Amino acid sequence: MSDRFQVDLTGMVDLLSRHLYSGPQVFLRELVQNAADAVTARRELDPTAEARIRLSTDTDASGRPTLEVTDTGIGLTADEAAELLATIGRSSKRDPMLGLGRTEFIGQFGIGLLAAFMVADRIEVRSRSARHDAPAIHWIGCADGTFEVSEDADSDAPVGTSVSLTARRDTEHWLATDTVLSLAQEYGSLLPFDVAVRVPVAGSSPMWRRITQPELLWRTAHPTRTARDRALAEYCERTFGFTPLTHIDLDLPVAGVSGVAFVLPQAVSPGSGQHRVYTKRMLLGPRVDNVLPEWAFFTRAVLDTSTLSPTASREQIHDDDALLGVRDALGEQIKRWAVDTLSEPSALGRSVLDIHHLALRALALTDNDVLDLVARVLPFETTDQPMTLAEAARNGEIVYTTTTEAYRRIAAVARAQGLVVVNAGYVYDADIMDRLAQRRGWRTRELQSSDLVQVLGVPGVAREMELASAVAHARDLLAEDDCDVVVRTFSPNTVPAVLLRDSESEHRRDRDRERAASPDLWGGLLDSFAEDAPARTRTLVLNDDAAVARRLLGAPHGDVFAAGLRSLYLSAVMLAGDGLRSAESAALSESLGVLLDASLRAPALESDHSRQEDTP
Ligand SMILES: Nc1ncnc2c1ncn2[C@@H]1O[C@H](COP(=O)(O)OP(=O)(O)OP(=O)(O)O)[C@@H](O)[C@H]1O
Repeated sequence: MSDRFQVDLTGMVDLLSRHLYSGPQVFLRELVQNAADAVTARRELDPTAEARIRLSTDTDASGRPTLEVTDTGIGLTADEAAELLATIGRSSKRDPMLGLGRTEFIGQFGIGLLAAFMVADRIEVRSRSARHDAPAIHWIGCADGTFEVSEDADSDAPVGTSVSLTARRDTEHWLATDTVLSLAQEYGSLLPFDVAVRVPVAGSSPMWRRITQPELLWRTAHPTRTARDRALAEYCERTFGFTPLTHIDLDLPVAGVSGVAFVLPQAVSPGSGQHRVYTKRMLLGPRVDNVLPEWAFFTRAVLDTSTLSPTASREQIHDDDALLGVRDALGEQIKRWAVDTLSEPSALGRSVLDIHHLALRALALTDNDVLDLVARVLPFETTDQPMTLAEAARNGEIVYTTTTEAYRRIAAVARAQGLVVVNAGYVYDADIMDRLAQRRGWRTRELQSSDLVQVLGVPGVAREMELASAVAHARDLLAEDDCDVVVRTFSPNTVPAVLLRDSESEHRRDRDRERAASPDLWGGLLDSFAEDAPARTRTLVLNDDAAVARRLLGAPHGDVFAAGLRSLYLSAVMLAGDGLRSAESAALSESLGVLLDASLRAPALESDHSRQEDTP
C-alpha cells in the first residue's frame, strides 16, 4: 500500500521562520520576487507586455493593516493555482527535464509563498492567466492548511496577479506603510521593472512612489567620469554609511556577475568582509561574506549575479565550484586594481597604503605579484628609517626581527652601529619575509645575536686580557640564568648593557625545559636534537664605553661585583621588554641592598677610622 506524505502547515511555517529565514521580513521579498518572476514569464510570451509591480497598504473593516501586491505578470489558471500555490515544493520555475531552477527566474524551490504565513493567517490571490483564455480566479489559502479556489467568469480583472494579506494582531507592524516601503526598497530597488509603493501624502490623496531605476547603478551612463564617481559615492554613503576612498569596478560577463567594490576610508580588521549581493537584481542579503576572497576585507561590494545559486534561505550564496571560480576571478580584478593603483605614486595610492596595508600584507601571502608590489612600495620600520624592502635589500640581505619586542631591544644599539634591521613584528610580516626568501633574487633572514655582537666594537687585545678574569667570573655568575657575557664597545655610552636573544637558542631552551620536565617520555626523542655544548640562549653585552660597566669590570670579585652584575643584567632584562619574574624582582632588591650596604659601609668605616685617629 502506498500513501502520500501529509504536511502540517503550521509546523512548516514555524520551521521556515525560526530556522531558515533570518526573520519575518522576508515575506515581502518572496511576494515581490514572485511578482518579478511572473513579469519575466509574461515577457517571454510578449516582450512588449507591461512590467509593473505595485504594493499598496490599507486597513480592513476591523482596522487591521492589509497589503496587496499586484503584478502585470503571467497570471494563473484555476488548475495552476490549485497545483502551484498549494503544493509545497512545487514550482513553475524549474526546468522540467533537469529539475533545476531556470536561470531567468529568481525563485526555484516552491516554498516562498509560505513565508506570507509568517505575518498573515490568510493569503488571497486573484489572477488572470496570460497563457490561456481562462476566466479570472480567486484562491484563498489559510494557515491551517486549507485552501479554496474558484473561477470568476464575470471579473474584468486584467492579466496578472494580485496577492492580498491581512495582518494578524501580533504582526501588524510588518504591514505598516513605512515598513513595506523600506522593505520594498531594500529588496527590490535594483529590479529591472517599474516597482512602486503607495504612500500617503499630507493634505492630499496617496501617490505611487517608484522605488526602482531602469538601469543598474554601476551601468548607468553619466556625462563625465567625475559625475559617475560622485553618483557611486553617494550610493555607497546611502547604502553602506561611509564615503569610499574610491571604487573598483567588477565585471565577469561570462559568469553573469557585475558590481562595484567600495574601498573603506578607514582600516578594519580581517574577516569583516560583508557584501551586498543581488541575484537577478533582487537583494539576496546585505551581509554576504563569501563572494569575495577573505583578503578583500578592505572593501564593501555591491554585486548582482545571474548565475550563482542562493541557499534555500536565499540569504547567502551556495558555496559551490561556481562560487569558488567567481570569487577567484573577482579577487583577480581587485588585485589588478591594487597593482595598477599602487605601482605609481599618487595621493590615492598613498592613502590606500596608509589605511589598508594590512589587507595588502594578507594578500601578499597568497599572491606573488602582490608580494613583489608590497616589497616595492610598502614602507617598513627599520633601524635606519622607514623604507621599502627593496630599499632594505640594497645591502644584499634583509635582516629582520620577528617580534616588535625583539626589535625594540636592539633598535637603539643597531641604529648607532649603522646596522639596518627590519621590524617584521607586525601581523603577516614575518611570513612575508619567509615567502620573500623563497623568491629569486631575495635573501632575508632573522636577526641573530651574533649579527649585532659582530658589528659592535671589540676592545683591544690588551684590554681583553685585562678583562678576561672579570668576564669569566661574570659568565659563571649568570650561567644559572642561561646567559652568556661578552664585553664590547658601542654607542650610546649611556647604555651600560644590552641583552640579546636568539630564537634558535630559545627553541633549544624550550626543548631542554621539556626534557627536564618529563625525562622518560621525551628524553629519547628530544635528546636526538640536543647538542653537545648547549649555547646560552641569551647574551649580556657589557659596554666597555659606559662608565658604569667599566667600573663593574674593574671591581674585585666579591659581593659588590655580583650585585652590580645582577643589577645590570636585570635592568637589561627589563629594557628588553621582558617583565621580571617574582624571583628576579627579589634578586634585584637583594642586589640593590648589597650595593647600598656597601656604599653606606664605606663612609661609615671612614668616619670610624677618623674618630680613632682623633682619639689621643
Ligand atoms: N504573483 C504570481 N504570479 C504568478 N504565479 C505565481 C505568483 N506567485 C506565485 N506563483 C506561482 O506559485 C508557485 C509557488 O510560489 P513560491 O513562491 O512558493 O515558490 P517559487 O517562487 O517557485 O520558489 P521559491 O521557493 O524559490 O521562491 C510559483 O512557482 C509560481 O508558479
